[in-house]
Amino acid sequence: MKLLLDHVSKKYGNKYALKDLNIEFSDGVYGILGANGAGKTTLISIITGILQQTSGQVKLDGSDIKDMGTKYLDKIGYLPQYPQFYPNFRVKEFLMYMCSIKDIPQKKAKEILPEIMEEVNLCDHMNKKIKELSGGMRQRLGIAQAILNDPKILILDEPTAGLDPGERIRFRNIISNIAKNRMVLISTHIVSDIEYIANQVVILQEGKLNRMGTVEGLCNDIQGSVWKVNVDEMTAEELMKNYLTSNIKRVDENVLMRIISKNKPIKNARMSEPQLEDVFLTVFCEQAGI
Ligand SMILES: Nc1ncnc2c1ncn2[C@@H]1O[C@H](COP(=O)(O)OP(=O)(O)OP(=O)(O)O)[C@@H](O)[C@H]1O
Repeated sequence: MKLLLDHVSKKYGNKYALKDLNIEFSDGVYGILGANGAGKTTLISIITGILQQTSGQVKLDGSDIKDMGTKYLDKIGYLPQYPQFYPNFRVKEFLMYMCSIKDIPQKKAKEILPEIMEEVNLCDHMNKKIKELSGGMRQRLGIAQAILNDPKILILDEPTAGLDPGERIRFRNIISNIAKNRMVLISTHIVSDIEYIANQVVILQEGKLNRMGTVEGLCNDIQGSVWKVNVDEMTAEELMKNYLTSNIKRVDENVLMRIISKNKPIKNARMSEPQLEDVFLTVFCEQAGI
């Protein structure tokens, strides 16, 4: 299955939210990474058909999704950035209700629910009211409703917002499990959410495609630009003024810094293996002309 963005642009008034995007998605997990306002939600809204692009086409296996109607919608599952639930519904009632909205017959719904509950680790909470669920459980319920129709394309918009570290890890494991034979698009500005599960990372910057590739490939591209230094407080302050610093840790009198720079920032700096977060910061670096 191939989902193609063919010269897709979206304008709000005179301002481009997306500009001439050309991206091809196939099966696997894609992390769509971008700072606030980079265009992630706009892109996802266009892919889900909620929003119409100003120009360009979105094609699934060669057909414009506009012409596919419900045939296209039947293939997608979607968890919006701010999912709305009925707080007084019980988990099971809510999912049965969502099945009926998605035209899944009751008999089939009763068959698939236990399996889906197991996939998202909510078996013990089937009879809880939604208002009694934690934030993480709610997000897992959101994933459950998105996969009821066994979608071939699963789209998750900032799915880990507000989750604690334990829930984030649980979420990542669930996504890895349900990603088999599917295309999964996850938008986020939290690098660690996708670093270990994304087969491909798409970095958006001010509505444009900045970079796309595997985590390994993207990191390789900035090989030689990430430095570790161990300095005193005064030198650290000086370095911070002149270089993009991705991490700082104070140990006793020393300051351990991780610096992104094409040039060696200081004599005793040691080159370090780039991580995805460094790539993401490099994008800002380039934007700011550092
Ligand atoms: N309805 C709208 N009307 C006008 N401008 C909009 C509208 N929706 C989004 N924008 C603008 O389009 C750009 C992209 O917004 P979008 O919400 O897609 O970004 P995002 O990457 O999802 O951001 P965030 O991480 O903050 O959710 C921003 O400059 C935003 O201000």
